[in-house]
Amino acid sequence: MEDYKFLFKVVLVGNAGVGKTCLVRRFTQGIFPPGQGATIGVDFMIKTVEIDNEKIKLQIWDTAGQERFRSITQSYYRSAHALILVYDISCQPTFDCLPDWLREIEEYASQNVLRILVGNKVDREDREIPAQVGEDFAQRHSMYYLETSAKEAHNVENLFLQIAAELMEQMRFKELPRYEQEQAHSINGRTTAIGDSCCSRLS
Ligand SMILES: Nc1nc2c(ncn2[C@@H]2O[C@H](COP(=O)(O)OP(=O)(O)OP(=O)(O)O)[C@@H](O)[C@H]2O)c(=O)[nH]1
Repeated sequence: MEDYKFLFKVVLVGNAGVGKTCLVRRFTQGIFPPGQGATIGVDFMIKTVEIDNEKIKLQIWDTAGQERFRSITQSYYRSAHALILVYDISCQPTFDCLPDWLREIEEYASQNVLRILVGNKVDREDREIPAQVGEDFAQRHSMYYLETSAKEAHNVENLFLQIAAELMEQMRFKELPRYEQEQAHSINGRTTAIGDSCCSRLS
């Protein structure tokens, strides 16, 4: 029997071609896949990670960015514990679409879903969106922010491990008796920040 303490569902969304599949493959298989087609509908992969000696199973859903799959992919938002919204730092239109993605998330995801904005392809020389612009956007919309490169394995492991750690902390917090929760609120600012949809940078 598989033993793990928590199972979390993480869903990746964002325009076609921003690198969602490559991020998932990099994390779950340690590879940067050579030329592969666009995702059709949704795909999913599993990886178990260990944090503070606890096994956490991540079920990672990779959705198709293409518009024609939108009704299928939307149905996966609801059960997500975390949503990773990806854009390509070298492609302005993928950044300009973020408000549309946020509207989708508002409409279909659970209200307290953990939301992370990811600017992918930082290895590219032809950056169009400065890191500060991405970070400001994330801050305005109460999201975490991280820049990655699936190609060069930059920050990819970090992204998923931080999500797992954050979700685990949320679960632990929920398990505490009420009076301890109140104490935690006053002692640990970070705990408060999660529930109150404050913004912060994953580092
Ligand atoms: N330079 C660079 N290219 C990347 C990176 N990540 C992905 N790519 C390239 O971007 C293209 C699209 O990658 P995918 O992972 O298929 O993109 P996707 O977001 O899953 O696309 P859909 O499945 O259509 O939604 C491929 O040619 C990848 O090789 C990266 O970090 N750096």
